[in-house]
Amino acid sequence: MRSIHRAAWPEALHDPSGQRGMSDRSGLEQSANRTTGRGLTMVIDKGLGRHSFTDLLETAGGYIDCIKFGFGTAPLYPTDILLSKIELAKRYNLTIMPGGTLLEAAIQQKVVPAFFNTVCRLGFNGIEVSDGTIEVSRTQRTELIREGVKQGLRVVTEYGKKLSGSLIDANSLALTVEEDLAEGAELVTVEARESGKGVGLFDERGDCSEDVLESITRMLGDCSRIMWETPLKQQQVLMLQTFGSDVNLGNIPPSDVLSLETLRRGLRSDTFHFGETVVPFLYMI
Ligand SMILES: C=C(OP(=O)(O)O)C(=O)O
Ligand SMILES: O=S([O-])[O-]
Repeated sequence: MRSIHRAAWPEALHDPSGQRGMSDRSGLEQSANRTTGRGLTMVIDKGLGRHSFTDLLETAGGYIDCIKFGFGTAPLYPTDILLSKIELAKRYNLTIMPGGTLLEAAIQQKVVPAFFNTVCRLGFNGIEVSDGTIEVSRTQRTELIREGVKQGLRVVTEYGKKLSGSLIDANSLALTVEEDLAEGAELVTVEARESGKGVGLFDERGDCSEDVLESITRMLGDCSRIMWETPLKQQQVLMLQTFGSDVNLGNIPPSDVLSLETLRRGLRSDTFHFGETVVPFLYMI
């Protein structure tokens, strides 16, 4: 799985410190961090202020690959704050993108060219192409992916509807993944919304339909360019148990980045058997 992650987002994962973002840590501290790429972590930011965002990146930026300004939150910020958040994320070598719903609103309102223009002018380096709320034809989806690539943006697509109770069809997911990646998308996200409940793979309690997951993995074979939206801990644990520590996980709440990282490393009871060494900790100071 790993090599494809590197191919997908090289700068993020080629940092020899093993951390994914900018780091001002000392060499010793850096050695506490990974030396090889792991699964990507995408955070959903629903409106953090400048200070909280700075705090997040200072504290956990090394364990984040991508931040999505969820849904249509991006236009609601004072412009200077939006610009400074985007800029800061890029200083940490992260992918920073508006929510897919914002692009869906632009499609609905027939302002897609202006949307791309603004995304680029604001300095975003990624977009999410989704059809969670509206219908988007295959032709239009392809055009949006191609336009994003043409504009130099990283394109993440999303599969799945936001409607409560909507299920994932393994066949159509596999087909969508194949086509999206062929058109230039770097990853395909599997919808679970911000709640992780009653949508896609997950029931009203956030539990996963393991039959559906199994049929998806059988159908897809290689899941290395899938990003599973897993806002809840039980979902993160399941995906880590199923695919290993290098699984790509998205819609992670900002407050959970470090705790997810402990799961990836086997430094929490649920995945203790992953068994990463604690030795670096012994040399922190
Ligand atoms: C939070 C989500 O919505 P959006 O992409 O619109 O941010 C999502 O689709 O997971
Ligand atoms: O609107 S959401 O929660 O994807």
